[in-house]
Amino acid sequence: MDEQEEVKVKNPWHRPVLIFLTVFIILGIVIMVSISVVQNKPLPKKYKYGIVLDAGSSHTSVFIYEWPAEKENNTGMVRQIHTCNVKGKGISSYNANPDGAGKSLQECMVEAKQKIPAYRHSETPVYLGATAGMRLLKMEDETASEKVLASVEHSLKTYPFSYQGARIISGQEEGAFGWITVNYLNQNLNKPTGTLGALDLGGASTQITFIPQQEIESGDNSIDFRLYGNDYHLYTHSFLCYGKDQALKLSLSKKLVSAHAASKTDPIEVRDPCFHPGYNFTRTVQSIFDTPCMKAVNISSGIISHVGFGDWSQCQQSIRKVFNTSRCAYSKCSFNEVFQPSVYGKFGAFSAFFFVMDFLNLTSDSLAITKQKLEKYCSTPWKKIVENYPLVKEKYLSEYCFSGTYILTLLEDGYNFTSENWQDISFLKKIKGSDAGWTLGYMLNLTNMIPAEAPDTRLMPYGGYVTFMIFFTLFIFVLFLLACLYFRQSTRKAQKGII
Ligand SMILES: O=c1[nH]cnc2c1ncn2[C@@H]1O[C@H](COP(=O)(O)OP(=O)(O)O)[C@@H](O)[C@H]1O
Ligand SMILES: [Ca+2]
Repeated sequence: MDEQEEVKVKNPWHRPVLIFLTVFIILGIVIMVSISVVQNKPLPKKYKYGIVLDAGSSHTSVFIYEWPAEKENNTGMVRQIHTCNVKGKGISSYNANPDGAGKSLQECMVEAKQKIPAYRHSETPVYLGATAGMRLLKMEDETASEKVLASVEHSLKTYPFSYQGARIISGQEEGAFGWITVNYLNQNLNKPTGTLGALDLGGASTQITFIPQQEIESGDNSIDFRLYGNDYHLYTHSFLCYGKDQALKLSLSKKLVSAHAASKTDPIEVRDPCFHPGYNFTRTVQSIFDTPCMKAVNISSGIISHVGFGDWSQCQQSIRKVFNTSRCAYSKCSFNEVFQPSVYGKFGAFSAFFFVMDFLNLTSDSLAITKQKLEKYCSTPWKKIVENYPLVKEKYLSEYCFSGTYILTLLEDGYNFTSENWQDISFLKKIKGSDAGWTLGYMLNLTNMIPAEAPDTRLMPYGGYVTFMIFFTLFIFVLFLLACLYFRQSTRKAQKGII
C-alpha cells in the first residue's frame, strides 16, 4: 500500500459514502430550515382601508373598513372600524340646494382622515352609493338628482383618498350586496353550510334576498354569483315606495282620501288606528303627497289634523290596503304582481327591521306573542308613551306603532312568512362588530376582494406541513445514525490496519 492510499483508509472522511451522507444531511437541514422560515414567516401587521358612504333616503352614513393587507382575499377578514352619521337628512332632500349635499359630508370625511393613517390615504378607495331616496328624486326630477350627485362627487374629490365614484345603485344591487355582507360576516361563503337570507327595510324601499328551493320564474329577480369556488343562484327583489316612511305616506294618503270623501271640515280630520290614542298632529297635505310613489289627489284643504286612536287590528287592516295581492302571473307572488318563491332557510332582518323591532322589544318572541305585545303598545295613550321614553325623538316615537305593524304585515302578508317560520328571522344590527347592510358587500365586490375561486393561503396545508416536517426529521435522524455507524466502523478498521 503506498503512502497516499494508507492516508485514505486511515481518514474515514475520505470515504465516498460518508461524504455523500454528510452532504445529504446538510442539504436536508437547509431544506427544513428554509421551509420553516417560509411557513412561519411572521406576518407583518399592515392594514388597508376602504370608505363607503351609504346615501340613504333618510340620512347618510360613512363606513370605514379595515383589513390585513396580506389577507384581503380571505373570507371574514374585513371589519368595520368606524361609522359616522352625517348630520341632517339624506342627500335627496338637497334637491333645491344641491351644493348643500356635498357640504353635508364634510364633518364625517374629516373624521375619516383622522381615523385612517395618513400613509394609506392615497390608496384608500371611497365609494358613495345612493339608494331609494335618490331613485325617487331621479324619477321626479332627473336634473336635480344629477346636480346632487355632482355636488357629492365634487366634495369627495377634495379629500386625499382615492375617489371611485358616486352613483345610484339599483334595487337588485342593494339586495344582493346586503346578502353578500351578512354571509361574508357570518363566514358562510367558503363552507358547505347554509346561507342566510337578507331582509332590509329602509325609509323608501325594502329588499328581500335569499336562495330559494324552487326555480326563479322572472329574470329580473335572479342574480348569479361565483364566490370562493361556490355557485350561488339568488332570488332578490326591491320594492320601491315600500320603505317604512313611504309606506306611511301611502297608508296615510288612503286614509286622507276616505276622510276627505266623508267630511268637508277644514282642516280635514284623519282618524288613524296606527297612532296612539291622544296623538294629534297637524300636517300639510303636501307633506303626504310630495313623492312620486303616489298620484296627486285633489284635496280641498291644505292641512289635515292627524288624530290617533291606537287600534292594532284596524291598523293592520289599513296597512293591508297598500299591498295589492289580487293578481299574480306566476306560480307564486309576494304582492304587486311580483314573483316570489316560498321563503326558505334562516333570514337576517336589519336596518329599520331591527331599529323598530328592537325598540318595541319584539326581536325574540313567537308571531302570536309579537302581535299581542304590539296590540298593547299601540293602545297605550300617547301621553304615557312620551312620559315613558323622554329621550326618544318624538317623530320616531310617534311612528313605532305604525312601523311595527307595517313590519308584521309586510313579513306575513307580503313575503308570506308564517307562525311556523317566524323564528327563522333574526332581527340584527351588527354581525361581529360590522353593520349588516349593502355597503360592505358593495366594497368587497368593487375591490375584487371576494375571488370566484377559493384562494391558496399557505405553501402547503397545515396538516401536510406537520406530517412533512415529522417524516423529514425522522429521515435525517436515520441518515445521521447511519453516518455515525459507518464512521465508527471505518475508524475501527483503520485502527486495526495500523495495529
Ligand atoms: O333609531 C331609529 N329608530 C327608528 N327608525 C330608524 C332609526 N334609525 C334609522 N331609522 C330609520 O331607518 C330607515 C333607514 O332608511 P334609509 O335612510 O337607509 O333609506 P333607504 O334605504 O330606503 O334609502 C329610515 O326609515 C329611518 O327613519
Ligand atoms: Ca338603507
